[in-house]
Amino acid sequence: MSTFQLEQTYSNFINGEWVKAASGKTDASINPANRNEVVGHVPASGVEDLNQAVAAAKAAAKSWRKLTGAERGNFLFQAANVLERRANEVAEAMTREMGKTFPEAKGETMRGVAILRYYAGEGMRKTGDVIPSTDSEALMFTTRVPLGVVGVIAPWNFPVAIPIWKAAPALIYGNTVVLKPAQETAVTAAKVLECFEEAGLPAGVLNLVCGKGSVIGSAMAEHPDVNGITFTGSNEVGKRVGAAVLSRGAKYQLEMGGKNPVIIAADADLDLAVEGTISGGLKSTGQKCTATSRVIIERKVYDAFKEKLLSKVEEIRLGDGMSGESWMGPCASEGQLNTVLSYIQKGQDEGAILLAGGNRPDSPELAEGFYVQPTVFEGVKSHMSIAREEIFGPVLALMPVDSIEEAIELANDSDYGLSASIYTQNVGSMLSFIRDMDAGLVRINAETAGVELQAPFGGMKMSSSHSREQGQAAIEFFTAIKTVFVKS
Ligand SMILES: NC(=O)C1=CN([C@@H]2O[C@H](COP(=O)(O)OP(=O)(O)OC[C@H]3O[C@@H](n4cnc5c(N)ncnc54)[C@H](OP(=O)(O)O)[C@@H]3O)[C@@H](O)[C@H]2O)C=CC1
Ligand SMILES: O=C(O)CCC(=O)C(=O)O
Repeated sequence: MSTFQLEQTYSNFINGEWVKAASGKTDASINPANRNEVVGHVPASGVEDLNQAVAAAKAAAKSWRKLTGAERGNFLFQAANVLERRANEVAEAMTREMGKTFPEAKGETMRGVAILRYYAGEGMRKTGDVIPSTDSEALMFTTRVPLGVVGVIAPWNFPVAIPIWKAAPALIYGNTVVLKPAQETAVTAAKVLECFEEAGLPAGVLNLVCGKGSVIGSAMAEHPDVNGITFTGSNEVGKRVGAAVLSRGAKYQLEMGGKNPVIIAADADLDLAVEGTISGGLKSTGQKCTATSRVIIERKVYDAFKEKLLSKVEEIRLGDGMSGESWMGPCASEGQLNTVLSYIQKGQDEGAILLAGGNRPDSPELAEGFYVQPTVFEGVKSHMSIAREEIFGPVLALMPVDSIEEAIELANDSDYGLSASIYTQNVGSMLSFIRDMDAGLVRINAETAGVELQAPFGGMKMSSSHSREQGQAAIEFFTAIKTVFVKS
């Protein structure tokens, strides 16, 4: 039974205290499945609030970095335990705030638990190497130090996993953190911070400031006491954040969009390929940077694949993510819905052929939500907007080819390079794909989405700033290497 309370007012978390925005202003967080439901009221903070959080994080950094990795890890283990206990409540907040189905939200929350445990363990792992010196009497080695204060700018599409996969490594390696969540999912962020508070994290080590990206996010990027910024979101904003951070000599990490292809080879298991295309392209209403959007099919199996795909798409049940009947929820916001509808229109205007969906559903019980039908186009050419730009919605573009070589060439004809997959039984095709596909994540007989927390994650080309998040790769961003030379 749900214990979630609607319309509560949430605060920022600064220096271990829940505090209102200095201006007293709040924004309403709306349920995208029903625009009339106010999930909660969240602070509409200003720069003054951010400055307080950064000052608290800077002060807390002095003692936090002096703890052993094991001591810092214990706090993360505790936070994981609390989050696990409160997983239903946190997942419900997520579903109500951004619309993904409750099972997906619960899965994401449990992924947050696993990420916390993974990085808690990292506190006990090595942080350097011994390197032979040319001086036989010297000891030379590397060690790592934290950056100081890290700013986390997070999106709304993974409102638990992304803030945690950025904050947990930052914390374990000795940094303190100011989190600016997407304003659309600030209630969920507040619930996650409650877990850290309950875990007894020292004051100032992790702070939350909710507010507009154009106010809090950009002030964070420019703040002289924020030593590193890790960002996930759109390319447009990411580039601006990166430029602002670079100009003051701090460190930045950007994870941005994708236009991820799946290749269906003539020898693919078509049922598996259809399942992977639907799951990769339409789960979370297509709102993943790793979502499948271009479906490149060898002509010999084009018709068979299309028929199977369309019959599965027809079975998809749209609805409120809190209902056990729903497979796909709404878009996360009205703005996102309008973006998706405008791309669907552009697809038609530019000459693509609509095979399924393309509209808002007409059933009256969905009228107050930001729903769009799962949509499939064919006749899509590589120059069309729906083949080039990130839509972030449930839209698939089918593109036939004559060979695997042509498929890989077409898959690479993109400004993005985040994830890509191929369905084939042929080892030669697999090896060509692994070698020639320009993407940070290449997957064989598996959907394009679905990141494992212990493996590096990040993209090529315009998809990222070329660093990697998660797994042990995270240490590269959240620390600086010191080379030590010791001689008695
Ligand atoms: N790679 C990914 O995972 C994601 C990609 N996107 C892409 O971006 C598109 C737009 O989504 P949107 O939510 O607007 O993405 P944004 O890039 O605007 O938002 C991502 C984060 O950046 C913040 N932000 C916004 N403006 C600034 C700024 N000027 N300086 C610093 N931070 C800022 C946002 O705050 P606020 O909450 O106030 O907007 C949010 O916390 C989507 O359609 C999708 O294509 C979006 C989300 C995730
Ligand atoms: O596919 C996933 O599990 C992660 C996707 C992601 O990082 C994103 O959409 O921002």
